[in-house]
Amino acid sequence: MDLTIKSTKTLHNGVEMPRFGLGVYKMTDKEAAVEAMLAAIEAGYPAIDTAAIYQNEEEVGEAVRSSRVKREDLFITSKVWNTDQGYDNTLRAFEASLKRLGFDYLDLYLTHWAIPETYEETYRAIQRLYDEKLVRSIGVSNHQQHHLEKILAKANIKPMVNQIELHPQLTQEPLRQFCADNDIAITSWSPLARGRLLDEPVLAKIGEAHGKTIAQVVIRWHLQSDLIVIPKSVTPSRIKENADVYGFMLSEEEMKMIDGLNQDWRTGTHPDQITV
Ligand SMILES: NC(=O)C1=CN([C@@H]2O[C@H](COP(=O)(O)OP(=O)(O)OC[C@H]3O[C@@H](n4cnc5c(N)ncnc54)[C@H](OP(=O)(O)O)[C@@H]3O)[C@@H](O)[C@H]2O)C=CC1
Ligand SMILES: O=C1CO[C@H](CO)[C@@H](O)[C@@H]1O
Repeated sequence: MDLTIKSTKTLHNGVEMPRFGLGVYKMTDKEAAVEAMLAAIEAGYPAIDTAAIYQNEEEVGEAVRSSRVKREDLFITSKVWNTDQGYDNTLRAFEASLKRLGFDYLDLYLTHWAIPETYEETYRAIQRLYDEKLVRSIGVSNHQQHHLEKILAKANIKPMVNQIELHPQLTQEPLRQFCADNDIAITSWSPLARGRLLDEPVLAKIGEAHGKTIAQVVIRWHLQSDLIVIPKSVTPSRIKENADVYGFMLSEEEMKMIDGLNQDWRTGTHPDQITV
């Protein structure tokens, strides 16, 4: 059986984005954050997903510089926070992020949430960063179809990625279809539903059949579903466990069983309810 999964997703501008990376939300203890990020890089994680609001961009920069992996061999994403949106503010926020990271470019920069009054201007600024070659690829996060339609109607450069909450209890089928039809790759945030799926009986049974943990089954489900996945852990053993997902394959039936767990259940805010 072919167990291989392409390790990157080709974005519509030709950039190869790793399908797997480390999410670093809530890694705020400086020492533990750098240690976890470094452990992930040394364990072969090719990507890190941060954001200005996570307050750990400096730690990301430090971990990358103290690792044995070259900056250009890693894919680093950050995001402009809600209170920094708008054209000029976004350009300033990007510069501040880059400074905190200590890098001269980012691999991907996203609008964190579609704040109704400002998300279109924010994306216009992000396009400028792309034109100026300060970012290798651009996109959005927490954008619904109606937000994307507005952006697509005016964009010179279509978003390459939409990062949304997605896991077996929130499978987001219609938005996934819309993004696929428009060449927008999807990154799943809270891919493990923040740990709340980890005693789910269907997943436990599938895990037992493969000798894998529930977290590994869920990460494999994201990968086999053509999604980009960024599980977060500060725990070294879990960082290794979450990356050990390439030696087994979920059957079509198992994939369908996992798809069937959908309840349209969110761990986070609904994108249409965000204010700031
Ligand atoms: N764009 C957006 O608005 C958002 C983006 N994100 C991004 O997505 C990333 C991932 O989402 P996040 O919300 O962090 O949640 P996840 O679904 O990745 O779950 C993280 C939680 O699961 C635990 N965990 C991880 N691996 C295992 C394992 N193998 N066994 C048991 N428990 C495990 C972690 O514990 P521990 O760390 O203690 O090991 C942590 O409590 C974020 O870090 C961030 O980068 C997240 C939310 C919103
Ligand atoms: O990225 C994020 C991490 O989680 C936060 C709390 O749910 C979100 O608001 C934010 O978008």
